[in-house]
Amino acid sequence: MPEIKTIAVLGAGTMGNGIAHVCARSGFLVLLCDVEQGFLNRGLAAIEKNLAREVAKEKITPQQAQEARERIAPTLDRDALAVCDFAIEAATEKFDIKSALFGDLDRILPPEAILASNTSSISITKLAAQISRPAQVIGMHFFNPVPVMQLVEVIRGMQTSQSTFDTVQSLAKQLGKTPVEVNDAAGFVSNRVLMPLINEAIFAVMEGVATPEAIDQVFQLGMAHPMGPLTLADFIGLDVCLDIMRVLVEGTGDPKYRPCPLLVRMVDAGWLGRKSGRGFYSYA
Ligand SMILES: CC(=O)CC(=O)SCCNC(=O)CCNC(=O)[C@H](O)C(C)(C)COP(=O)(O)OP(=O)(O)OC[C@H]1O[C@@H](n2cnc3c(N)ncnc32)[C@H](O)[C@@H]1OP(=O)(O)O
Ligand SMILES: NC(=O)C1=CN([C@@H]2O[C@H](COP(=O)(O)OP(=O)(O)OC[C@H]3O[C@@H](n4cnc5c(N)ncnc54)[C@H](OP(=O)(O)O)[C@@H]3O)[C@@H](O)[C@H]2O)C=CC1
Repeated sequence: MPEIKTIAVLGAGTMGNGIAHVCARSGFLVLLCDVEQGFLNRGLAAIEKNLAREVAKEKITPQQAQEARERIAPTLDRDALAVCDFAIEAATEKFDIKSALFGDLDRILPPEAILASNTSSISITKLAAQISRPAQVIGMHFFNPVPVMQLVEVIRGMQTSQSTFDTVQSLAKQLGKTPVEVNDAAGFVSNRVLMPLINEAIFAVMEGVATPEAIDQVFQLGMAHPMGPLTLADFIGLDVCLDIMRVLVEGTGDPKYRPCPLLVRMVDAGWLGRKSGRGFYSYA
């Protein structure tokens, strides 16, 4: 099993910054790579805020927060990732973006490095088929917010080797997470079940069954969900929810996964939820 010291995290967005935070907090050096300085700055600010939150809650000491902060190096230069032993891709949920990124990572990282994707739904087998090291490609699916949620869905592609799987299981545990093995089907387990729930809640809004607030209250009071489905959709990102529904309907060929037209319209309008300041709710 190759020793992992330095981890490349691709994408400093909602998930990438949380993955970088957890890796650095667990003692790994992290190169956090994005395509725009603005996104890197926003990701670093989120890490700062979340480390401070953990210090305030006495989950970590100020010294540990400082050490974690110092382990994270932001970069726009993908070639700088040549020093990394492992990569976790957390870029936009579009196959073409991920596939191009995996091609770059395959070219740049050392031959023995594992390339993991934090994809919510996209086929690991398809991503792996594009590059020269398919046995070292795997799904390592974290949950939002990454510093808090315990689960990592570990998804084998057809070509993923046992050694790669064992390394990722071990790394997930070193990060303080619980890995659960699921198979490479559209949406895996989590989003195969969760996203249709969120999509149906959006249909209920569109058809006037109830207001977003009422629908969320039903799930919080009736099912003890910490967030109702529409608040959760805003938290995930409506663009991500739509991308996942599209992967489900294309991957399964089953029209039951068609995205709700209201979701499409909101994403077209740029109403992406928390990250854009407006979704089903407004965020100052
Ligand atoms: C789309 C995909 O592919 C996969 C997915 O991620 S699906 C989405 C999965 N995630 C969920 O379902 C989240 C559901 N929501 C929740 O669990 C909770 O609302 C929440 C944890 C986000 C916030 O919890 P809360 O009780 O409302 O707020 P709060 O008490 O302030 O926070 C609880 C804890 O989370 C932390 N927290 C809250 N929001 C956070 C954030 N955005 N980032 C990091 N930490 C956060 C707090 O520090 C606190 O930590 P401790 O438990 O260690 O004290
Ligand atoms: N949001 C969630 O709750 C969860 C999402 N995921 C998955 O994680 C991944 C990221 O999602 P999320 O963090 O929400 O998305 P965000 O849109 O918040 O962040 C994606 C980031 O990746 C950047 N990016 C795009 N292309 C590249 C590239 N080629 N190289 C480096 N960075 C790039 C984006 O920049 P730009 O905007 O300029 O393109 C953006 O900063 C997706 O696969 C998603 O399905 C998994 C679990 C939960």
